[in-house]
Amino acid sequence: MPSRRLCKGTDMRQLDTSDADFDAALTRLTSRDEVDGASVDETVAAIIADVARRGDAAVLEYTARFDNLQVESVATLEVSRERMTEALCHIDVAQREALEYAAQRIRDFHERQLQQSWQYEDALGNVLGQRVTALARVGIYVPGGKASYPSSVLMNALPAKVAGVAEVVMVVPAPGGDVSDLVLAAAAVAGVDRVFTLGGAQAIAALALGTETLPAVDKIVGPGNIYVATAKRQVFGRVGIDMEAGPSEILIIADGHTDPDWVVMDLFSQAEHDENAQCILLCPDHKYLAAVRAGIERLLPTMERADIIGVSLRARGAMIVTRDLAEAAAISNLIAPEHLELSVEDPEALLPQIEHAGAIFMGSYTSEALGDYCAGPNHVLPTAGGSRFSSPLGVYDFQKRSSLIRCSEQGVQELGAMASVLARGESLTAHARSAEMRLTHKKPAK
Ligand SMILES: NC(=O)c1ccc[n+]([C@@H]2O[C@H](COP(=O)([O-])OP(=O)(O)OC[C@H]3O[C@@H](n4cnc5c(N)ncnc54)[C@H](O)[C@@H]3O)[C@@H](O)[C@H]2O)c1
Ligand SMILES: N[C@H](CO)Cc1c[nH]c[nH+]1
Ligand SMILES: [Zn+2]
Repeated sequence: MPSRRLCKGTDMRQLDTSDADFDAALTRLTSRDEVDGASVDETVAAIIADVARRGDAAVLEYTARFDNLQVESVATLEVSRERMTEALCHIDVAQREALEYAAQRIRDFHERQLQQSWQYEDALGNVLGQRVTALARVGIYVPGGKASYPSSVLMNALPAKVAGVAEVVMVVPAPGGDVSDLVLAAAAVAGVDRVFTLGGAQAIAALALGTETLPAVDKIVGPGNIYVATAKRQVFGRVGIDMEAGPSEILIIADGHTDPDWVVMDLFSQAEHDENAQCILLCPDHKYLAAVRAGIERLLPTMERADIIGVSLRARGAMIVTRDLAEAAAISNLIAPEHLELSVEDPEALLPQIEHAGAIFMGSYTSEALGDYCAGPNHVLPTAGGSRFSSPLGVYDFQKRSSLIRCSEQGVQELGAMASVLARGESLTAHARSAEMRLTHKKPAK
């Protein structure tokens, strides 16, 4: 467990790709053994098994233990529609306008992702196609342990609504019973159907399995800490999940032309989420890295969450001296970060060398924080190297596809004959005869 001593700029490790042991050092840096060791797996498995066995009673017990919230029934943790609408009146006008502004931009972006059903007729007169439908009921997880995330309400719920999901059930922890008006107001803006103030693995288990009070959902999406991410992984199969969206990560490739303080604050912006967040800066220019280090030293004491930032930078952060920008891109591809900032003068020139990243922020004006709130693309992104095979949360996560096949009487003659040959090759006689029975010139049954 990393100590909580305040980080000094000098504490953040520095690696150099020309060091003999660089590969081993990079492996150690990106290893997640300390973050999600066997003990987290076991803790989460026990919580899920307990919720399966005791339903609401187990949910109440874990909510009291982890969120310091003692109530008599899970029903009392449900937030009414009226309370959500009231929250809209309690927040500042500026906050309401910003929520609506962000919601509109997120909607505009995600509407472009909507997939439509399609079909075509082949030369034989058979109709083939794909029918796209929305998921019926989804659970969205909105984190709430160390910070509250109205922005995550919008990022989770709006794509679901754009897809046409009938029922969106949101869970959000309310430590000590506090749930922010901004979070509830965001739920109202996004049209969330039901909200329960529940968090952690117990909330994921309740959504996946259903309890006396919570309805079981078809898919669970959304970010969360290591307990939440592990729980989602463990319930996958019983329900769908989006991806692993765990502790935040930022990797910045800098060419040395961005104001170093801007880069410092971009690193801090993800470190302040979680002691387990990972922030890495790659740059070919030693002097620039020294300026960033001095900026960390100077600016860290001014930060409200200096404690969390310090632990994260010291335990999991790094500055890496590379030979050039091409080598920086290659290392970034090995790490496959959640957020990648190309803080360089010509980001378009570097882009073709980037293979994996949840979201790419192009040029020094584009701070990652803009993407967190209101640029439009989703901020729920794959972490822990998942951008090698996963994508940002999107409308496509809330849609599913069914294939359509309609054979005509004429069209079945060719398909049936071919299917018969293939089925007999597999020695699956019922398949073969099912196809042959529909042929005009039937083969003799065998
Ligand atoms: N990848 C993304 O898209 C994305 C987006 C936003 C936030 N995040 C990440 O989400 C996370 C939010 O974390 P958070 O902690 O603030 O909120 P959270 O809601 O994810 O976690 C709080 C819950 O964790 C559980 N918990 C805490 N300690 C526990 C323990 N010892 N044993 C069992 N359960 C325990 C509790 O049930 C609590 O309700 C951060 O890591 C942040 O970086 C990621
Ligand atoms: N950076 C987070 C995703 O890793 C999302 C977020 C929400 N609010 C602020 N940031
Ligand atoms: Zn963030």
